[in-house]
Amino acid sequence: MYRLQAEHLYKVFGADPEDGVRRLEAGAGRDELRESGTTAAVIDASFDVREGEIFVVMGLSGSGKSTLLRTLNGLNPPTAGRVLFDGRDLTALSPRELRRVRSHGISMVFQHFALFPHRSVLQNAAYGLEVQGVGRREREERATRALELTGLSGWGDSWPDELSGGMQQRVGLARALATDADVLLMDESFSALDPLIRRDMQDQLLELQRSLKKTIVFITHDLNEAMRLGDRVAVMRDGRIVQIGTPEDILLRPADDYVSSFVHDVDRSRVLTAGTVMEPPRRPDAGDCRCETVAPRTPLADVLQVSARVPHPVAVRDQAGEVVGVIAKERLLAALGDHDGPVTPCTGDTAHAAPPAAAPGVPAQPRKEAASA
Ligand SMILES: Nc1ncnc2c1ncn2[C@@H]1O[C@H](COP(=O)(O)OP(=O)(O)OP(=O)(O)O)[C@@H](O)[C@H]1O
Repeated sequence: MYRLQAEHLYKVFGADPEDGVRRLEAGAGRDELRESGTTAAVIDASFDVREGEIFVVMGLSGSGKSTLLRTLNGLNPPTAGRVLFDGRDLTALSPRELRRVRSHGISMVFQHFALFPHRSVLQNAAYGLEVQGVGRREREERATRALELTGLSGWGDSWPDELSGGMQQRVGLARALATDADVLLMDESFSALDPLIRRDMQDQLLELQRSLKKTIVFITHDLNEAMRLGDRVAVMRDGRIVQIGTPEDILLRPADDYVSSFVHDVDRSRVLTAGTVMEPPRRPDAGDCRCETVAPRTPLADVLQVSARVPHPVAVRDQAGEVVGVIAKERLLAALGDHDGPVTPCTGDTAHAAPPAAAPGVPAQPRKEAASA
């Protein structure tokens, strides 16, 4: 089921936005419009956001991400096209109905925390409920629960400036969670945080997502963040969406050179999973030994660790415990090194090298018999 649907959205700024859309439809480019003082922020964007998914919009600065996000809750009405929220056309709602959608249905979490400095953390977390007209007692209870969910139990009476940047961002998230809106729009929400805290927030968001099953549209300019968080990722360039796909799709099948140039810097071992690179088990007893196995969704970085510890291809088990595939070491290396052709034959010395010695500081292991997988 789709929570949000964008249909041929355009957002053009300038003296005559409708004329800008007509020119774009007739084939004019963004630069051409700019020459006449018109900015085409979003051009013909169409996509669906499914219930319970994290849909990431990724693109460089100026590519139109924030403008696109703001059309999704009616903050920025599109110049052309439609946005459907649970099948209802947002562009056809009255301002009052739209305000209701924004306060009850779709919550927004900004990059710069947007906290009120003279309100306590609890009052900040309860702000969305105050706007909804929820009574004090109920809003404090709900805000307290939301603060617990974001790891801020006990901080309710503090002031925002007593909190670190990461904690302030959690208050922003708690505010969105407290409203019970089950669609969250997050605009570069973690970009102002330093890398370790940012990673921590990403983990927390993934965990919250697993338990609360919110539908999230997340904006970022960082492809690694997009790949880490997104069930699907839309890549934007100059106002247009140039590709929508799972992180693995984007990494393995980039739509064009532009997307390719982005994925170059992505850590493949964290995006590719066992399920993508495994081969059918060749032996019926694959996985019968007691060696460690992995799941289809295990990232290759973790498969690599297991592969280093087991003396045979790593077995991949599904949720029912069935072995659904195996990954040999060579295959793992080929996937991580972005190589899917045959290995060039070689007759040099290293082709017949003796088995490697134990790494310094690691006692040599007695060689185990190759087991089943
Ligand atoms: N209110 C506005 N009036 C005129 N131009 C605007 C307005 N809002 C955005 N733009 C322009 O639209 C384009 C897209 O901006 P937008 O902020 O959506 O990009 P972005 O990808 O979110 O960038 P960033 O990551 O830097 O925020 C830019 O050229 C911007 O200058």
